Amino acid sequence: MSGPVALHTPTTPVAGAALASDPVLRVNDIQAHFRTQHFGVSREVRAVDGVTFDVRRNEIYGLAGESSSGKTTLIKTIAGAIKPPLQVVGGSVQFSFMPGYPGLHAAPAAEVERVRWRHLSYVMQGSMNVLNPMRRVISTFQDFAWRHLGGSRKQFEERVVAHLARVRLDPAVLRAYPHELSGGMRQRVTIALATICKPDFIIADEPTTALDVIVQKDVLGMIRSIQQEMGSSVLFVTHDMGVHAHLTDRLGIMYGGRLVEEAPTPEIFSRPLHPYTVYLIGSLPRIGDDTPRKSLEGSPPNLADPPTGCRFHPRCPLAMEVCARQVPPMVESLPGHRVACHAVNPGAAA
Ligand SMILES: Nc1ncnc2c1ncn2[C@@H]1O[C@H](COP(=O)(O)OP(=O)(O)OP(=O)(O)O)[C@@H](O)[C@H]1O
Repeated sequence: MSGPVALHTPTTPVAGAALASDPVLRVNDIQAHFRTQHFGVSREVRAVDGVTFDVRRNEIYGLAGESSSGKTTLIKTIAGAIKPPLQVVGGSVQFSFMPGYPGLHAAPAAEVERVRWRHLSYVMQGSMNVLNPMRRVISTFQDFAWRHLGGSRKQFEERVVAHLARVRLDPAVLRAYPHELSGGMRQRVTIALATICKPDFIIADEPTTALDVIVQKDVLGMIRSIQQEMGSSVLFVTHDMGVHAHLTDRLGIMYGGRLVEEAPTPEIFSRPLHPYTVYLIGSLPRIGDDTPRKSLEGSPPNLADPPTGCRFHPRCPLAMEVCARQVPPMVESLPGHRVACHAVNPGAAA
């Protein structure tokens, strides 16, 4: 969603009810690294390095940050989609509907099977790959959703058809093979698949990036209406700040594998505190303002050999001596507004 951003009104009064409600997801100091060996040389990319946050019932939590900041790795870790060379090396991921396990990656297959689709669904980048190329679309819906939704075959199909209409897909899609559909249609099918069981928690990684603006608007609207209808929670990743402004209730900003700021979305836009977020918001287009935007000096950190202390310090206009030495802790600088920055929270690391 390009162009000037327009803020939506959060679903929940973020300073009130949502803040008080129990988290559905609690991520605690999670660390997930890519460990590789090439010709006897070991390499460790610290893609996610100590991230802590909660997602509450009935909220859409957004994750933003530039490319390679670790967003996808973080949500793959949360979704339990861990494949070598990625390894969880510390921390935990707890869902309220799956008590007793420090994450999907550590849960038995039967438990993952129990929660998948019904309680937790995951729309990945390019997730059309979830569709089996050898089977018609209806078969995938039957495989994943019928046992959760029950009913006769006819009732089930009617429900699928009604749900597909919400993403503007014709019932004929059900008889098609994935290769017969356009990329945008396949992406809408996977979003319908992820939402048909009305799960408690939906994880979505750039689910609308490949779609044209009109369909993107429909799909975002559908995600929000299902979330509101069911009181479910959504963890939504995109680098597109316009989408965050339109959709999310709270927003976490990632930089170099860490969370650097978190606040209700309108507050991130109106009062960014971390110098990286200030840059991110300042670089957005605004109606009637055609002054050139400043680009950020320097390049994103190499996560195989990240800067010491605050990972943003080599590019930061406010950097001080302590920034290269100490990792700034995430501190609640304002109510409900956490920031990891020595300049914003002087003395917090002492
Ligand atoms: N299979 C892999 N092996 C080694 N390093 C990887 C692998 N996949 C990702 N990385 C590295 O992990 C870091 C985080 O990447 P990640 O894809 O999570 O970032 P991102 O914020 O989601 O970026 P984008 O918005 O471009 O998807 C990057 O430094 C990336 O190069």
